[in-house]
Amino acid sequence: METILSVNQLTKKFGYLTAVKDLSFTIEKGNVYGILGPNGSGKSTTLGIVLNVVNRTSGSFTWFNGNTSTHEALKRVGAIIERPNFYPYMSAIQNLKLVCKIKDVSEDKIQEKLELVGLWERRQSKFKTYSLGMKQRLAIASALLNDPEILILDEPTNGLDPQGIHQIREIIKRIASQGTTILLASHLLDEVEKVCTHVVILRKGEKLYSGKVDGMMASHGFFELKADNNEILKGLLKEHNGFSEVKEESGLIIAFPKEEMSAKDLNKFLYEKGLVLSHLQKKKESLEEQFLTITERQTV
Ligand SMILES: Nc1ncnc2c1ncn2[C@@H]1O[C@H](COP(=O)(O)OP(=O)(O)OP(=O)(O)O)[C@@H](O)[C@H]1O
Repeated sequence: METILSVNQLTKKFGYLTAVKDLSFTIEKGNVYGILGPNGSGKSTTLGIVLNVVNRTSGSFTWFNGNTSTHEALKRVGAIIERPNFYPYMSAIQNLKLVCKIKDVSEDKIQEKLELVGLWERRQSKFKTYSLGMKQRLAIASALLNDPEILILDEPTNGLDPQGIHQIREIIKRIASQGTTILLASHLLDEVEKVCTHVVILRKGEKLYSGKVDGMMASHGFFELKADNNEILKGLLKEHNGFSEVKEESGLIIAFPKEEMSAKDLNKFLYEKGLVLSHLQKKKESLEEQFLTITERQTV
């Protein structure tokens, strides 16, 4: 595995507010990573730090195994962290030619990149006549002109209509299929599920989960239980030691197993302890429920 970016115990404070707290994760070549979290969870701040536009408070990050300076490394990174901004009265082609001059890269790639984002036909149109989706696609083409090893996008589909959202997601998948590593920030679970292979979930600047999107879906589910005496039931579930969390919700006991556990084995354990259940159901959570559970569970 080739490491593209390594973030180690990164912290960013804005006065009394800790926007990013002790955050660590690694980006490996060829994967599509999502930084997922609600608004204000520290996604943009994290991207800003690794792109050298926000100063960190503590911790560190290294690009490409630390073999190059951040300044040199960032030449191999394509990033869109702001709303697309080009010269309004210039065409897509003229704007991209200018970007090539600024970045000191050859103009040979312009056609390929405009075709990739589906704008070649509209290459002579002025930027100001583009829809927001087209502007975003032009920004992607522009960020790809120097064939970066990683493309970083902050909320790439924000403000777009459903068709625009679909187009951007398809383009991201196409870019990834050509071997470019992707890191995108999103508050949309659905987006991460559709586009990413890996995810880092943030809440209030802290990492709640990181790993494969598939791994997040393959949780061990949870049990809903009820007995005549729920206090004894809760005590026995704690004694069992196989649960990461036990809570009560409207008269039902909810228990999250740490590892795979069958309803039969749990029932047997409780029965042998002298407790007869009046209700037992094992449930699998959807990715969405898990995201909400993960983000909510940390508030208590
Ligand atoms: N320059 C700044 N000065 C003070 N506070 C800031 C600054 N930039 C960000 N913050 C705060 O840091 C926290 C994290 O913000 P950040 O923009 O990184 O979150 P986010 O997950 O990207 O959310 P959003 O999608 O809403 O931008 C927020 O509470 C935000 O108000």
